[in-house]
Order: sequence, then structure tokens, then C-alpha cells
Amino acid sequence: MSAIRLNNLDIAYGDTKVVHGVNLDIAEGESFALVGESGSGKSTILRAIAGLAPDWTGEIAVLARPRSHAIERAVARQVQMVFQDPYGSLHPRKTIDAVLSEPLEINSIGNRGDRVEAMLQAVGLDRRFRFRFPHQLSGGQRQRVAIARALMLEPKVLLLDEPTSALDVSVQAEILNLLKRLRREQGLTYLLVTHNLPVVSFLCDRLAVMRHGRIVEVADVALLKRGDLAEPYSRELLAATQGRASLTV
Ligand SMILES: Nc1ncnc2c1ncn2[C@@H]1O[C@H](COP(=O)(O)OP(=O)(O)OP(=O)(O)O)[C@@H](O)[C@H]1O
Repeated sequence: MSAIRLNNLDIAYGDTKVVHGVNLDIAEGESFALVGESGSGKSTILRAIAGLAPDWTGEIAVLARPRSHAIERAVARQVQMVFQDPYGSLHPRKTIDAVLSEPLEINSIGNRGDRVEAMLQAVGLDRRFRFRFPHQLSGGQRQRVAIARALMLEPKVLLLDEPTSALDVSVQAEILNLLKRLRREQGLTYLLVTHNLPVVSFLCDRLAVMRHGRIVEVADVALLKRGDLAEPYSRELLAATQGRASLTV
């Protein structure tokens, strides 16, 4: 089954169309990357799938169900977003316990304490972090909390918007390993936006290269690793990273 299917998707901000005619079919369990130059519309596509960019036409289907333009609670339970900046995405006055309990409260899910502790363990955080505030955590620990929050409702799909680019290089590797493990353990589907081709090689099965709001190429990661992308623009992008298409973590 498709986890995410986009059919002839156009997305606009006001009068300006920034995504043009995008078609994508991402299978359940797949890890898929969107790469391309800044402003090419990658994050906008994630926002539209999450219901945060309402001005779109075409079709967005999540787990084979077309989504509407409204915020849909059923979709929100199945698709969660993780943002680049773990500093900005966590409320500074809420403890980690409050941050992780909130999605459970909103959805009237009980047994919250146990669920919060189990999730802290799943993302590799000691239980003593439970009643701390975000400013008492490192950047990497905060991103673990952001990932934990996204997973509290046991979604099928994570939309990851540059999830490691705000972190130190050594911490990036830890978070990438965590994402890889969680995907395996929980059978998650990832749609990841990144500028970092080594991250794509490490974490993804396929990628789409975007330019000016359009997809120019969809390829298997094996082709990226071999430096064998077909389109001239994709090859330029690869050359700009000086051939760094693999990452050792
Ligand atoms: N809230 C907004 N209102 C108006 N225009 C926006 C808004 N958000 C993004 N844009 C514009 O939409 C276009 C696509 O932006 P988007 O953030 O999707 O690109 P991106 O490929 O994710 O870029 P980056 O890699 O720099 O994050 C850009 O021209 C951007 O300026």
C-alpha cells in the first residue's frame, strides 16, 4: 500500500505558486528523501501533507485515503512532523513529561505515565529527564524529545524536515542512528527533507530531486551512492557536495 501518494500537486502561498504538478508514490515502510536547492518547495510539500499549507490543488492521499484541506485528526494520528530546530519546536515552560503527555491527553489516551516512560526509553533518554524543561537538555536530547513527541500517537509516517541540520556533527550521527533504529523497530515510513546527501545515503531508499517547485528526477539511493544520477541538475547537486554521498556513523 502507498503511505503517501501525491498526484498533480500544486501548492501556493497567496498568489505565488511554489510547487508545480508534483507526483510521488511512497510505499509503506519506505524511507524517501526530497533534496534540491533552497526554496525549491521541499518543506512546503511536507507542510501540505501535514495540513499546514492549506492552499493546494491536486490529490494528497495518506495510507490510501485522500486527505481534505482541513486539519484532520485521523491524519494527524498517522502522520507526524519533526522539525529542524529542537529549540524552537518545544515549549520552553513545559516539562518533557507535559510535552509527551499532551498528544495523549488530546486524544483521551490513558496510562500516560507508563507510555511517556516507555517512549523516553525508546528514544534513548533516561527517565530522570522526564520532569526537566527543554533548556535543561542538550540539542541532541531535545531532538530526541521532539522525535518522541512525534511518536506518542504511534503514527505510521514521519515527515522529517532537516531533522539533524541544527545539531553538531557528532550528535547528528546519534540522531540518524536513532531514526534508523526506530524505523526498523516500528515499521515507520519516512519522508525526509535534507540538503545533506550523505544523510540520504544513510537513511533513505529513494530520493526525488527538486528544482523550482518541480521534481526533476526520482532515483534509487544506489544510484546516488554510485554517482549515477541521470539528470544534469541532479549531477550538479551531487558535484556541489564534492561527491560526499556516503556517511559513516
Ligand atoms: N509561509 C510562507 N509564505 C510565503 N512564501 C513562503 C512561505 N514559506 C515558504 N515560502 C516560499 O515558498 C518557496 C518554497 O519554500 P520551501 O520552504 O518549501 O523551500 P525548501 O525547498 O524547503 O527550502 P529550504 O531548503 O531552504 O528549506 C520559497 O520561495 C519560499 O520563499
